[in-house]
Amino acid sequence: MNYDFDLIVIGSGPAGQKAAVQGAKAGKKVALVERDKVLGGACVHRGTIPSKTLRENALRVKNMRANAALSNFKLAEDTEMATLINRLDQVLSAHDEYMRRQILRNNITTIHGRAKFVDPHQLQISKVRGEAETISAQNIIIASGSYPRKPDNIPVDHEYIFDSDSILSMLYLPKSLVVLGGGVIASEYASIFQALGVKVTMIDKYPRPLGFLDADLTGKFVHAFANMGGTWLGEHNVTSVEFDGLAGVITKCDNGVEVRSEKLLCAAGRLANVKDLQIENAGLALNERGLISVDNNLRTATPNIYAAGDVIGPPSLASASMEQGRRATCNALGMSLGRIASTIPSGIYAIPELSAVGLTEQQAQQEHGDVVVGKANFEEIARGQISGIQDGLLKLICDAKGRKLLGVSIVCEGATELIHIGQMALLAEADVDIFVESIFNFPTLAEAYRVAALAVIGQRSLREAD
Ligand SMILES: Cc1cc2nc3c(=O)[nH]c(=O)nc-3n(C[C@H](O)[C@H](O)[C@H](O)COP(=O)(O)OP(=O)(O)OC[C@H]3O[C@@H](n4cnc5c(N)ncnc54)[C@H](O)[C@@H]3O)c2cc1C
Ligand SMILES: NC(=O)c1ccc[n+]([C@@H]2O[C@H](COP(=O)([O-])OP(=O)(O)OC[C@H]3O[C@@H](n4cnc5c(N)ncnc54)[C@H](O)[C@@H]3O)[C@@H](O)[C@H]2O)c1
Repeated sequence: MNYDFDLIVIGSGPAGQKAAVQGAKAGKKVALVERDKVLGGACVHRGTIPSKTLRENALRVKNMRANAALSNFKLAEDTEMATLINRLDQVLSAHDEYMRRQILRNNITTIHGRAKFVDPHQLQISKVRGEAETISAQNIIIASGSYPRKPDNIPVDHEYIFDSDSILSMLYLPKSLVVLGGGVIASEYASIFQALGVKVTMIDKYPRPLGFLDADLTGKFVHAFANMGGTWLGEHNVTSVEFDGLAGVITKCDNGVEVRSEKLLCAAGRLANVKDLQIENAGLALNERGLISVDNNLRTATPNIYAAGDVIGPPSLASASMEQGRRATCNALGMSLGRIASTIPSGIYAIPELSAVGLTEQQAQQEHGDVVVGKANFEEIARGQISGIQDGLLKLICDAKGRKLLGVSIVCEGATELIHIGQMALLAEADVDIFVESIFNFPTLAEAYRVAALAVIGQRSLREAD
């Protein structure tokens, strides 16, 4: 068969972009199809980059308040959101420029239009003006991402009731905000808006936010959130949300609790972007979670079609999506790279940041029974004191002998960077002693690794003496 392309990639988010570049680097003829007029996907335009740009200013405001003379500092009542994401245009155009140059340099054909399957090798692309084009390829990678779930009882109107796609289009910083959800998006935005001085109430049906992380970490996060003035309502199931017809939103929970706020952010999960694709024409069906199923090689049930990124489900991270995209292409082209590394770190850019790699204490107990845990509070470390860090904790989780490192969990500003020290130790299968035998710069937050490792070794000596 003669195909138009060796590889077609659907979607230009982190997964699609890396998949296309990998194909081109292998000398293949590649097309990248994107329905938006800009490249980059949710990550660049509605997710990672915009939220982190707002976070940067929220952190500045919070740090200013750490100075006693400025502790009552408040942003003006009519602060425009645009001023709080003032650098976003610059960040986005720098990113866009970088992506376009990369795609041009690699001779990737970019087609702007909505893709749908005609059969396993052919896609029909509907373009902005309604014209359609059919293109074919030996292999196709679905990297169509995800979009915010809108529960039936939450009337998202993008004026009072927002989702993560629209929250940054609010014109002014509100006085109060309810954040529905206790997942990653909710925790990040709730703490960012609270740091900006908005009165935030975070509501989730689960007892604690970010339930996949170590309970000590989320405990510190909730404490820090409350210290900034935020309210966490765990074990509250939201039954209805409505605009009161004047200027606010009423959120009702099944236990009778009612919260009034100026605006609401619904962060109740994300769904795979598949409805336009007509995957049934390619012999595919969605699994019970509404996702596209893949095997360890990221191959779908149709042998020439692969999928990567949010469309295949957890971990639903930009970081993991990029690697999946690259691997999907390598596998499609017979350049097998083996299984994806199991040590995928998670980085939550809340205020403070939370990050983890390997097993949490609870998971390690389930898998290994007995474990040894070493902790370091950043408040007790010179750099932590200098930086005025509160609610900072690093945990090393080791096997019952107090030797083999099983996981690292950190809550602290900079946790998403610090975690990579632990990740490298895990990948190298190093003993916890590596943190004691190494000299760390002083004063640094990284020194917490040494303090926590000493705590592990202390317990090991006691166990050995028994
Ligand atoms: C608020 C928020 C903050 C986040 N922060 C982080 C973070 O800090 N770190 C992190 O690692 N992850 C973060 N994420 C998650 C991250 O954004 C996603 O995991 C990542 O974008 C997934 O990449 P993807 O390539 O699978 O899909 P996407 O980025 O969603 O891209 C998919 C692309 O496919 C296109 N597409 C869909 N259907 C079609 C079609 N039929 N035809 C043509 N094109 C189509 C879409 O237009 C889109 O451009 C965040 C997400 C959100 C919402
Ligand atoms: N830093 C990062 O890596 C980052 C940042 C943002 C998003 N993401 C990704 O985006 C994805 C989606 O995040 P999310 O936070 O929207 O989803 P989520 O599924 O993690 O959390 C949704 C939460 O909403 C709660 N909820 C839903 N309906 C409710 C109701 N009626 N009442 C009370 N609680 C209710 C659920 O209990 C759940 O805890 C995640 O998988 C994450 O990996 C990653």
